[in-house]
Amino acid sequence: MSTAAIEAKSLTKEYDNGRGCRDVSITVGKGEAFGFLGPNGAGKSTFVKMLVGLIHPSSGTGTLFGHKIGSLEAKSLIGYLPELYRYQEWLTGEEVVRLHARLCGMQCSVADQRIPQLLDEVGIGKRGRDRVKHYSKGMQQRLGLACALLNEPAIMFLDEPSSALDPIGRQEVRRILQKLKEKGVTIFLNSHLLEDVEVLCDRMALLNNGVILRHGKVSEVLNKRMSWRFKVGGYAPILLSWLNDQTGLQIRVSSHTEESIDSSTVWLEAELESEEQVGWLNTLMVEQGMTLYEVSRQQERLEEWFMNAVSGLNHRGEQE
Ligand SMILES: Nc1ncnc2c1ncn2[C@@H]1O[C@H](COP(=O)(O)OP(=O)(O)OP(=O)(O)O)[C@@H](O)[C@H]1O
Repeated sequence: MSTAAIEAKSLTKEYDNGRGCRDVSITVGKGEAFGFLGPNGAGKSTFVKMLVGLIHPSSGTGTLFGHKIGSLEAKSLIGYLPELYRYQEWLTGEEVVRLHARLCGMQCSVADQRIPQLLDEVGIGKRGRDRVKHYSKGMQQRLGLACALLNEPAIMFLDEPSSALDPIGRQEVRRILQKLKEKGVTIFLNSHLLEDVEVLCDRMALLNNGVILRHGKVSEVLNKRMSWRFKVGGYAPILLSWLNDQTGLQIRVSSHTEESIDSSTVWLEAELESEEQVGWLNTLMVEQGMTLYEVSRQQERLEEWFMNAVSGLNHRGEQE
C-alpha cells in the first residue's frame, strides 16, 4: 500500500470539447501542503475533481492514502472546498453544516458539539443562525470551509479558498490552514493567490493548458537567487573597484537609483551566497568611509517564477 497522501499517475480528463487536463503525475506526501497553480482554464479544478471522485478520469490512475480515487474509503478521508459553491440559501448556515453532518453519517450528539465550535473557528459564530441568502460571498466561503472540516479530514482539497475574501478574511483562512498543517493534515491548494502558496505550501506545480509546466519546492524557488541591495552615501567609483578587488564579488551600481539624494548616494547591488556575506560587506563599506542607509534582499518571488513559466504562451496557453 502506498504511503503517499496523493499518488496520481498520468491522470487525464478529456472533455468532449478536447479541453481538460492531460497526463498529470504527482506524488504528495502525508502532511505536506501542495500548491497547484495555473492560469484560468489550465485544468486545476478538473484535476481536483478527479482526485475527490466527482468526475471519472479518461485514463490514468490515482490513490489517496493507498485507496483508489472515487472509492468510499478514499472519499471518507477527504475535506473538499469547491470553487464558488452555492449553498441552499433558504437554510441557515448552521442548518447547512448540520445537513452535511447527516450526509456524512455523523451522530447528532457529536454534531451538536462540533458545529458551534466549527462555526466559531471559521469566523461565522452567531451568524450561523442567519439564512445563507443574507451571507456575503466571503461568509459563504467560510461556510464551505466549515462543511469541509466537519469530518476532521486527513486531506483537504481547497479550490481557490480565499478568492472571495477580503485581506482580513484571507489571513484568517491562512491561519486555519496553518493550524491544520501543524496537526498533520495534508493540504492540496488550488490558488491564483501566489501569496497563499508562498506562505503555506512546501511544494507546488504549475499547470498550463492541461499539462504540468514546472514543479518544485517553494523554498527553492524563493531562495534561488540572493540578490541584495545597499543604499550608500559617500560613494565614489574607486571605492567600488576596491570593494570588488577585496571581495571577489561583482558589486555594481543599481540602475534603479532614482531615490538618489545626490551623486554620491547610490544603490549598490550584488548576488551573495549567504547572509553572513552581508555583514562582512557592510563592515568593508563603512571602513572605506561610506555611510550605509538601507539594506534589502530581493527574492525571486513566485509571481516572477509563474510569469517566466507562462511567458511566450498565448491566451490558450500554447507556445507562440
Ligand atoms: N464540464 C466541462 N465540459 C467541457 N469543458 C470543460 C468542463 N469543465 C471544464 N472545462 C474546460 O476545461 C478546461 C479546464 O477547466 P478547469 O475548470 O479545470 O480550469 P481551472 O484551471 O480550474 O480554471 P479556473 O482557475 O478558471 O477555475 C477549461 O478550458 C474549461 O473550459
